Amino acid sequence: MAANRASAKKMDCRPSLEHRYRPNEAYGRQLLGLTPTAEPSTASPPPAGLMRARRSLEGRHSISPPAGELLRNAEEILRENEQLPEAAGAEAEQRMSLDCDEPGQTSALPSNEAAATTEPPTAESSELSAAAAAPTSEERQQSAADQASTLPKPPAEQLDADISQIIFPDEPDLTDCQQTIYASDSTIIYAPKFLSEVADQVYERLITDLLPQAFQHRPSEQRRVYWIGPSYTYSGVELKENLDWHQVIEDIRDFIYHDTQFDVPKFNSVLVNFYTEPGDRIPWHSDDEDELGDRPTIATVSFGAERLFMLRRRDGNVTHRFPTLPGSLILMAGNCQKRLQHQVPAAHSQNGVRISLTFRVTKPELRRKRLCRMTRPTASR
Ligand SMILES: O=C(O)CCC(=O)C(=O)O
Ligand SMILES: [Fe+2]
Repeated sequence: MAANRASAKKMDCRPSLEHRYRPNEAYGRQLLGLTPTAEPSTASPPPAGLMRARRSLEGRHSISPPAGELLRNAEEILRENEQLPEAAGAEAEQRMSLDCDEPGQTSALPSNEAAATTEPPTAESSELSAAAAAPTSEERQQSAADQASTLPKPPAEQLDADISQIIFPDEPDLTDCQQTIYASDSTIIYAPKFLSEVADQVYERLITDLLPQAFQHRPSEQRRVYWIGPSYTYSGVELKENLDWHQVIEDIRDFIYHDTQFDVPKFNSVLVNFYTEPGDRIPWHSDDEDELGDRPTIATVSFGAERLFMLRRRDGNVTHRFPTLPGSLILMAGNCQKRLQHQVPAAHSQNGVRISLTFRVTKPELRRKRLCRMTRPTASR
């Protein structure tokens, strides 16, 4: 709803419909009409509490008055709870459901409660269990290709329309959206239904277009990845520059930037992860590569099979388990990467492939010389 858009600048920058809905030329399909068929949005206005989320993200850049206000609010709440954090950020966490007025409310986990309540594997145990079941690279490539070709497809008449155009909603679905402020300077936003409306279509497109081009870069990397952005290095894996944005991924990037109230940067990179087997996973780590800068904002949008995204403090205590529902968004901002680690553990089973789009801003000029990096401990992932 335009009236609720906080930033006039963002409104001006909204891309035209022609840009947002243009078809993927790779398919060589002609789109005859570019008029979106969706009715004007009847969604309820974004909850008032959402502005808190926006302010908190503004705090990344400078202590602007709204950000300062948010930080003060957080500190007041914490003081009330007699839990003002130590510098290391001990018990300093406050969670707010954005469409629920009760601060500190913990949301019920939507569906894979059983998985969520079982004891998470430790980094070591998940390494071990995954290593035991780990297929070879070739087996994985073959099995992923098999899987891609056997995925259920929508009926033929739907396929044409679905593949050539994905009509994004005017606004994200912020039902059950939660904001967590951790240690007064770190923000996590979880929007379980963020892009659920188009999740199935996006899934089909990414499986068809990108899964065959995604690679497992080394045996210990228990997932396949596809990179878009300037050249990037993580845990010794070097990803070559690829500035050829996939249309749908670019549209999602722009949707997050233009059509949400979250004050995120315009991401220039995305690491696309494909979890094709239940044993696929990413172990505990922080996204703290030099190229990401000091306080990176990372936005993860998930599609396909549901998994668990977990966050823990560096002392090992798990603080969150977010089910990665199709179309859900997890935003980490502020000092999250300094204070917390995250992982997606192996699962017992999964239905289809899980895809995560992890948007970031990368600046290759920030990469330090390899010699220096050797002295820094990094989690293997
Ligand atoms: O797949 C996910 O949700 C997490 C991926 C991740 O942490 C990463 O790519 O750094
Ligand atoms: Fe990560």
